[in-house]
Amino acid sequence: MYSEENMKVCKFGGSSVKDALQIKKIVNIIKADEDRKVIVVSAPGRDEIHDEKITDHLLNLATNGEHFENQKLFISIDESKFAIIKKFEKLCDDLKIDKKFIVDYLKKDLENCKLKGDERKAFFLSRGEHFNSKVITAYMNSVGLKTKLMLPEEFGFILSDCLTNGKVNSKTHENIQNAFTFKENEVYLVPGFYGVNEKNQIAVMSRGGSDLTGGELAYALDADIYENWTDTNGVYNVDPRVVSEAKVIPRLTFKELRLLSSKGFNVFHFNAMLNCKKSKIPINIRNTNNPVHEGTLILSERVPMEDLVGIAKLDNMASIHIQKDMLGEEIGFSAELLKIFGEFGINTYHYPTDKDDIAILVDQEDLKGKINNLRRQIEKRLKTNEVNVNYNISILTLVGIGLRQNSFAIVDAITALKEKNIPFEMFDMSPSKISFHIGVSQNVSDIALKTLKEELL
Ligand SMILES: Nc1ncnc2c1ncn2[C@@H]1O[C@H](COP(=O)(O)OP(=O)(O)O)[C@@H](O)[C@H]1O
Ligand SMILES: N[C@@H](CC(=O)OP(=O)(O)O)C(=O)O
Repeated sequence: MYSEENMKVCKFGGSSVKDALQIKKIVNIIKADEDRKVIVVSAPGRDEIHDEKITDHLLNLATNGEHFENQKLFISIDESKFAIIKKFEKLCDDLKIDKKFIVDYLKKDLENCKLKGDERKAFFLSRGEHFNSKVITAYMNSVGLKTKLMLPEEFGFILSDCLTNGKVNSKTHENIQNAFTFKENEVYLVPGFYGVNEKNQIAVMSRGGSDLTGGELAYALDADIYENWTDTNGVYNVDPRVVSEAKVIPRLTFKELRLLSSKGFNVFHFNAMLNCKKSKIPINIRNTNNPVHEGTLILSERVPMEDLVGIAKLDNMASIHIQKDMLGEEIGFSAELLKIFGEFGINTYHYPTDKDDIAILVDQEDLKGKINNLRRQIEKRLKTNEVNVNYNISILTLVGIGLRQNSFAIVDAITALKEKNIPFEMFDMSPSKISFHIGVSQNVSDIALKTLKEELL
């Protein structure tokens, strides 16, 4: 018998809800365990016909084609609109649910929207989750699974700061507790990724934000576990798209997953574990296409059997190298430098420093259209001798709580690269001592990753 004590929050990502076949699989998963009471769904992901996610087509529409143009993908706004409408029509047809009610509203939202700027962007971005949740709720009820749709704008999933990169407001937790009462024996279905601000305008979180919705629900409702269903058997020790011999990691700590996902393991949003970590709610990453696999379990602690558990790779990084005699002796130099990056809205990753030099690692996408002004500001305000930018760097991040006891894996990593004659651009150990970073040129990053995996994992 279901008891609220054992309640599970399940998030199904875009790959798990991309078409009717996948939606039927998730319904079987939900039916297989009556504790799966709160279900979060994403917008349809990439499928066999479309290489782009529905969310990207929506963003393309909202930005008048700029989104794909920037990626040198020539998909017009008409093509995006056609792809979105066709996707939802086909979902309804294949699942045998009333299409009129969903597709008419979708068309109305896309065609009659009078919003401008970020308001328009956030509204369009949210439509994939909004309409997919309606489709899935209708289908679940049609197959006898009593399901209640819980829309963020109705129960109050409040986001603050910015309409296109909202942060969860603490009022959200109280609103969730008030709305999700579990009085009726029904499953709650929630669209991920979006919410509303205090003025009731639609806002979205950062990309991949449905993971965040699941994390917030699990935390507010004190779930027994947060199951995150995707299209791989769990978290692999290296990106399985780069290294085919990658293996699933059975157990990880919250901290290990956070370090790995912020440095390239994009299987789980790096902020989605924060509240679960606080309340010690385990997260289980599992495969919708292979539900018998136990997946990866994320916990507060684990017994470290090995020094390293995973190696992440982050491409398209740039290093901004700044030289000035005695900068290391100038009080406030680094603070002012980081402030300048902040003013340009550029996130900074690592900053190896020395007496007369400092390098700042950034995502090179963030420098687009800004680098000349940024350089001018640094030179003017900090009176630097030289500012040089080195593009196309990859950061390899090696993570494992066992490194605290045995940091010699670092030596093995460097030796392995030396034996393959792979030079490195940067090296840095994190203060927590459970990760270190090696920067290499992007053209050797795949081979560097394979080498490190073979020698160390
Ligand atoms: N270390 C890793 N382990 C598992 N998957 C990874 C890893 N690194 C990158 N990925 C990629 O993450 C994908 C799952 O994330 P995503 O596409 O966002 O899923 P979803 O559609 O479920 O939200 C996998 O298909 C895989 O290609
Ligand atoms: N659909 C949103 C939110 C999300 O979490 O998607 P996914 O589960 O496919 O990563 C995005 O593409 O960013």
